Amino acid sequence: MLVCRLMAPSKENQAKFRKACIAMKPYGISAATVKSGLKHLLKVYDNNWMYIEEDDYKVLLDFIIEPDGPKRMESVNHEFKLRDESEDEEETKPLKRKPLLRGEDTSSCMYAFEIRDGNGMAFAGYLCENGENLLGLEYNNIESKASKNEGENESEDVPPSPCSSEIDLASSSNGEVKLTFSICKPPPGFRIPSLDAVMKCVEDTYREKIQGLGTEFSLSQLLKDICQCFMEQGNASDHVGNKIPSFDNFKEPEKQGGRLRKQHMVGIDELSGSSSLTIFTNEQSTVDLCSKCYCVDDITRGLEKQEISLINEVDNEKLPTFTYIHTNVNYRTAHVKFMLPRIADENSCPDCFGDCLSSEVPCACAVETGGEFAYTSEGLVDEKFLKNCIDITLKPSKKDYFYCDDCPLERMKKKRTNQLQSGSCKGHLVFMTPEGKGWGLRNLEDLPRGTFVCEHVGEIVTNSELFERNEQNKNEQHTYPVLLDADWSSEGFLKDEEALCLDATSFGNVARFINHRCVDANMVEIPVEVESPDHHYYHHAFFTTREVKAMEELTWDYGIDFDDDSHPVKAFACKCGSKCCKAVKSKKREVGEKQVIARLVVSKE
Ligand SMILES: C[S@@+](CC[C@H](N)C(=O)[O-])C[C@H]1O[C@@H](n2cnc3c(N)ncnc32)[C@H](O)[C@@H]1O
Repeated sequence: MLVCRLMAPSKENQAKFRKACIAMKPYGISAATVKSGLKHLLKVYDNNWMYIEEDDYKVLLDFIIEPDGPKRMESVNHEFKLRDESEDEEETKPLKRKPLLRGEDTSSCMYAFEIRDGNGMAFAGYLCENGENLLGLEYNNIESKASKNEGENESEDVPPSPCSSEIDLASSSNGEVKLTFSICKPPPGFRIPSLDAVMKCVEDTYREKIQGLGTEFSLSQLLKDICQCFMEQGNASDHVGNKIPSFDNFKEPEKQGGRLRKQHMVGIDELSGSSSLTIFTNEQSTVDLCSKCYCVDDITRGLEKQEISLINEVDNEKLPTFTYIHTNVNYRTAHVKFMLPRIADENSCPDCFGDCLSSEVPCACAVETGGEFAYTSEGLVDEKFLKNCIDITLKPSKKDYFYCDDCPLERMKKKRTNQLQSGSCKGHLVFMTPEGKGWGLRNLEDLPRGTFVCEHVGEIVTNSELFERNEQNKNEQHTYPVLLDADWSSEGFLKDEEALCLDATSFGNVARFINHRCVDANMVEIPVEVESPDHHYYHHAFFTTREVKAMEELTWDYGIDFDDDSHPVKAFACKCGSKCCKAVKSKKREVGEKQVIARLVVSKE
């Protein structure tokens, strides 16, 4: 869109011009036409507005609607010759055109212009080619409110102006998709701020509010990514299943028989560092495509680069009420940050850069693992390491491996995240399991053994806080918190106020939908140390234990002892369907302290 800035007329003339436009608006006369007519008449009357303003601008109206008015105005229209074409047509067509109404399509507008006075923008408009192929200048007085206050009686019949000024915020890489900002009713004295200042203000606000939102967070990049993803998703020929609603479903809910409901924002006071996040309820963004199928287009509501759809073809259950978050948040007293300064002290390698695999000197992580790396140059978990992790899940008494932020597993995770972001990975689908396990998660493409799938994100709570929660929500279904404090037993006795757990019941990411499978699950959780080298806090990351086919349900072994009746979270009746199902075999098994909260609580007693 070409933006032309015109020379600023005097304030007095601007006000008179505005009044004339308002007077002509009920006749459907555009600002451009008014301007052209005024130019001619001001010449004729030697800049004396009095004759023009008399009798409600009768002279002006007569001049404009006279049969040869347009032709005469052509001669004074030189300042608005922004287009070459259509001028012949302009001469022959009547000037009475329907004024542009709010919400009317302005996509055919050829040019936008702004006229500014010394104090900022006074009015703005579009030079349009509407459906009738007429060239016109639509008047949008952004100071109309102020004018009214000054006692200018705008006619009741005057149609509302469309939003006056549009500012481009971001666009996809080739400019096909744009995010624009419309300024519709600025209060008197409003000045358009610089976009950079606005972006910085939002970034600072959110960095303060959302813990873990590092300095690399860029709102401008986020907006660009939204455009890019919109573009890519719109072009994707292989949308998941034909039941996932298309953009049209959301655009025209009435026609599609669907219903699109308002989202609401809820403050989260209890979460340290967060003040307002979107809460999903059953009332949100749901579209019933048919009575048997319930779908949500994107449960992340844009928080992840990749949309994650949800579909229920089984029963009437709707998306559970929870807040989608993409990075862990700390609840009340669960301190994680205090460990950060210790990263460089211990057996971690925060200074890692480049390719650790080809480095002659092994990094600290490699030293800890005996010079071995946990990943391959293809970005998969090393076979031996993976086997070790699977063994640890089945025999939890074995030692765990930990890796720091910049090292193998974390880097692999980043690689996978990048793939997801670039659209080269298809992501996930939440679906209702037919076996009665509640919601489950499917992968949408084939994954080789050892691939990072996703992180398990939730609220970091202390064991005491979790205990309180469990007491209060005894009937809560479909939850399963995990213990993050991997090394708690090594210190003899770790207080409940210090032991950290991850609870994704109310705040979580897509991993909260992953169901349990005894022994032969297709994923294994691997602790990825990021913030704390003392092993009391790590990130819970999921990796495939074998090749996983597209649309297979993703599962991991929660490490439950189905015979442990003292567990504060009552074990569910397992429907994993595995031949090795522990619940079915009802065999006493040694349960890994590292994952079962109950044992921590029980051991305390
Ligand atoms: C982390 S959630 C998994 C997502 C859950 N299905 C949902 O609908 O939100 C864990 C809960 O899912 C259910 N679940 C997971 N695996 C199961 C299984 N193998 N058999 C029966 N229920 C299962 C249990 O209710 C459990 O408490």
